[in-house]
Amino acid sequence: MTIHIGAKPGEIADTVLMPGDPMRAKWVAETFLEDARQVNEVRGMLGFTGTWHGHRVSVQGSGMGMASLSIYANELIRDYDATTLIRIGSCGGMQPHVALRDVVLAATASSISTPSSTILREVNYAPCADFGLLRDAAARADAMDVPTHVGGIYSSDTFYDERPDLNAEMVRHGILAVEMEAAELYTVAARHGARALAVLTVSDHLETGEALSSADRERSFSDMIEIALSAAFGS
Ligand SMILES: O=P(O)(O)O[C@H]1O[C@H](CO)[C@@H](O)[C@H]1O
Ligand SMILES: O=c1cc[nH]c(=O)[nH]1
Repeated sequence: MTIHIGAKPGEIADTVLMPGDPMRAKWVAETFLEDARQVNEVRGMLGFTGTWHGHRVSVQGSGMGMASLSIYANELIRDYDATTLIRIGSCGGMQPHVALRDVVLAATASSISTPSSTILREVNYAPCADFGLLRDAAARADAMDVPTHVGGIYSSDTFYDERPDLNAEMVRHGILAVEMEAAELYTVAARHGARALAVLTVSDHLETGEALSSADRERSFSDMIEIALSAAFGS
């Protein structure tokens, strides 16, 4: 047990999917896993462990924002020996060719700062995905014929930001989408020798103002989860 995760030693798998929303963790466990069992409920940040096609896998909510995700990523890797962490999240599209429901595989995640900036100090560290996971996710998305984009995303500290100039610069520099966790996930994973990837679904678009209905979200999230699980186990 850790301060934020109540699972006993051995109750969390080497591979952990990390949605921001703990209720998405429950839905993933109920929908995709066999023999899923709840292993965490501390602070309502639900976590489950089960199997997918015979592979042991956990799903642990991360909460919203890098400060929250950092706590769970650190404890999963350092205290539970997790070796593969895959974020499964929603994101806001930033480019005209990135449409609602599309999947975004974050090769890199830019940010103004992450909780790790206190360690990295003056260095503009470039958080990046594990190449093997990224390659396998892209191949699986291709095989499933899911419209998918691979490239840079922006991990924001705020959902309601008041910096239209910053969004404009992200768009101008080719950033595909915005979310709030991946940069810290990649940084913590790199620090501890773990593999990480963010597989995201475009739930709304910053330029057009479009947003998915909740029914559409569920259907689109299914593709993202299938891609994440396949990449995790190289299948
Ligand atoms: O859908 P999730 O995984 O929560 O991800 C996105 O949604 C939340 C904001 O609504 C932030 O956590 C952002 O990163
Ligand atoms: O952080 C996020 C997540 C989804 N959509 C956004 O616009 N921002």
